[in-house]
Amino acid sequence: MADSARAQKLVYLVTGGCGFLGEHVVRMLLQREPRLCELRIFDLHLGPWLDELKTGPVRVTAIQGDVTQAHEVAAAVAGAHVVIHTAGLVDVFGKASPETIHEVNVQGTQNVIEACVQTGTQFLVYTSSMEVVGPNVKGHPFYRGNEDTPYEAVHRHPYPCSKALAERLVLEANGRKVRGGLPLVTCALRPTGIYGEGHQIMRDFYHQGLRLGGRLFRAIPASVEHGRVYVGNVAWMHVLVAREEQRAALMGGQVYFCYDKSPYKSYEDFNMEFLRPCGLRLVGTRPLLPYWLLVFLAALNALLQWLLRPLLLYAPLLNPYTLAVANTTFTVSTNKAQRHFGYEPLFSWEDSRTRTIRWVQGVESSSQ
Ligand SMILES: NC(=O)C1=CN([C@@H]2O[C@H](COP(=O)(O)OP(=O)(O)OC[C@H]3O[C@@H](n4cnc5c(N)ncnc54)[C@H](O)[C@@H]3O)[C@@H](O)[C@H]2O)C=CC1
Ligand SMILES: CC(C)[C@@H](O)CC[C@@H](C)[C@H]1CC[C@H]2[C@@H]3[C@H](O)CC4=CC(=O)CC[C@]4(C)[C@H]3CC[C@]12C
Repeated sequence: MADSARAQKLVYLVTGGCGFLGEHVVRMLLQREPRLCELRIFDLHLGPWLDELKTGPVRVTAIQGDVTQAHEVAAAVAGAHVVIHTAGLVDVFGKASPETIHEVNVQGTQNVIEACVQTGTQFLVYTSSMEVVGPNVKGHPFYRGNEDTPYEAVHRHPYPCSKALAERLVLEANGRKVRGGLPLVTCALRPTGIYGEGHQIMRDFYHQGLRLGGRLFRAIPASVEHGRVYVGNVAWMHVLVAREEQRAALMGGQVYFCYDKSPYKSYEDFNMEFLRPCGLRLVGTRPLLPYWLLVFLAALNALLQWLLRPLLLYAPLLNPYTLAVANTTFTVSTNKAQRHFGYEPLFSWEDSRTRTIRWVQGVESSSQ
């Protein structure tokens, strides 16, 4: 970033800034980015909590907009020094059509890239996903892999396909000349399963357990490890990488897994780190149902979703895709973000766990 920009106060834009991750990125920028003079928050759905942010020294501009609308994106990007693009349809439950997922995640990302080029924004950070890599359609495990681990990243589901295509667009855009002649610097961050305050799926598990008399029933073997990372550490990595993107030669066009000290556990056992202190228990030391029966139930859920779609949206947690993903080991072990831009987790595992437990405990009182 030119010296003049570093001396100046900077304008950041966060797309999807009212989402689960986006809100944490917004709050982290306000707390830990001293060069910020304006923070633009672009989202299809603006949250009421934004109003509380407008009393500080940084100018906070809430922009209600749609990333699929190129002109809305260009207007929001114009004048920004850094764009952090988290907006997306995170749907593996069949709520949105494949076309809509593609339109938001791929075309929306293309619109962000073109807006950077047309308006002269030089730094773009894209929130990608572990799903760009795997688990793949063959169910191959990815055991404590890193950004360079060979893996057959073949997908059929609309969500991972859209994230992989969007990531490729972002990385290929690195080095394009933006308005004013400077090169666009892009990079992509790949979180594993994010958890923490505001995680809707964790809330769903909690409510499911309350409905079942304080019990959840094991469906996945404890031996299947699934990578998880605390939302505050993911947000911190976004802030850091944006701060250091002027190291274009090293970081431009790079991908980084998001990681911290969260333990390697099965998806369900990991969730119980937070749900057990909230009074739930996981029944069974091994899956209570045989895998073939889970496959049948998942397929039945998919059939019911299709049959009921004209009447209502039926989107349970268990479907053929979520079952396959949950049943496939996918964990990362890397320090590339530390080597390239000095990332160290801001929140310890203990702190991440405590914060998440407190949030889950608040979920019950807030829903009463
Ligand atoms: N939740 C997770 O475990 C992981 C999420 N990610 C990625 O992180 C990013 C954020 O994910 P979450 O915070 O979990 O999702 P989220 O659904 O909570 O947040 C996404 C935000 O994008 C906004 N949005 C959706 N469509 C839009 C559109 N057309 N125009 C403008 N805004 C739009 C939504 O209103 C929402 O505020 C996504 O790109 C996702 O692919 C990556 C890895 C794991
Ligand atoms: C019903 C049981 C089989 C239960 O264990 C299903 C859990 C299932 C809902 C989750 C298991 C793995 C999760 C995904 C994983 O964390 C990777 C992801 C990355 C993203 O970019 C978005 C979210 C997700 C697809 C995540 C979604 C929920 C799971 C499939």
